[in-house]
Amino acid sequence: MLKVTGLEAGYGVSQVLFGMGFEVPRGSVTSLIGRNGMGKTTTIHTILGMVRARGGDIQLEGESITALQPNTIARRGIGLVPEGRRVFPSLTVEENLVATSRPGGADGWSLERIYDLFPRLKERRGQFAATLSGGEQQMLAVGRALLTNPALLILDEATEGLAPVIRADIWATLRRLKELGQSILVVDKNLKEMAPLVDRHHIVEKGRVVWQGSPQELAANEDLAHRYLGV
Ligand SMILES: Nc1ncnc2c1ncn2[C@@H]1O[C@H](COP(=O)(O)OP(=O)(O)OP(=O)(O)O)[C@@H](O)[C@H]1O
Repeated sequence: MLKVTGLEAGYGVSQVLFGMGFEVPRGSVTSLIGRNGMGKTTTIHTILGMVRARGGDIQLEGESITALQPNTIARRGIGLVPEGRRVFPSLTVEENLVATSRPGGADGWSLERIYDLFPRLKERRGQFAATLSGGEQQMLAVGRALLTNPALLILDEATEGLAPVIRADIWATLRRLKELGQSILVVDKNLKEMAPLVDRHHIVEKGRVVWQGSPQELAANEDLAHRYLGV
């Protein structure tokens, strides 16, 4: 589905990614984990074309997307749930959902299916997004990304700053999406909550992957978590 190889990128003179590489197999949930500032968000922004790759390659479904513009990459089928729930505050819930929507196939996401997944959004469909709680805004951000009918859904710190019960809701939603066959790349810090969902973790350190393995392998290796994750 997604294959990132030897990615180099940065900002001005400061290089952040040094040979970043990993794969997201179709229908799987893949994670990037690691301490702050190691390059996870930069990786996502480079995949989306918002940061230019200076070297390496990004392939989506076997085709290179490395040199494409962000809007073209989004149309090719990558949906992002960004850090900090950036919904449009002065649009209603429904306006937020349809603003960037793209039709899917016969079994694609429609407004009605999003409302089935998140009944709370249906109840609040006419309400301005600014008046939603943090958790509801996050659900809106997930719904909006799904309505672009992405082949790959990327979540960057989607549960950050949310109450535990809301976080549990988000993880439950992601489990449902996985059951439906959605390919997912997730950046998050909650290893315990990720364990039942993630197929393969990737530890990012100084702009590259230094370890990859299953949640069970990670849990069995305390030294690894201590060294690279500071837990
Ligand atoms: N727009 C930018 N301009 C300059 N430097 C940046 C920019 N964005 C990020 N950086 C720097 O790039 C490095 C990697 O940041 P990045 O956000 O990719 O890390 P991260 O692993 O996602 O961590 P976090 O969880 O803190 O977001 C950091 O040193 C950061 O200061």
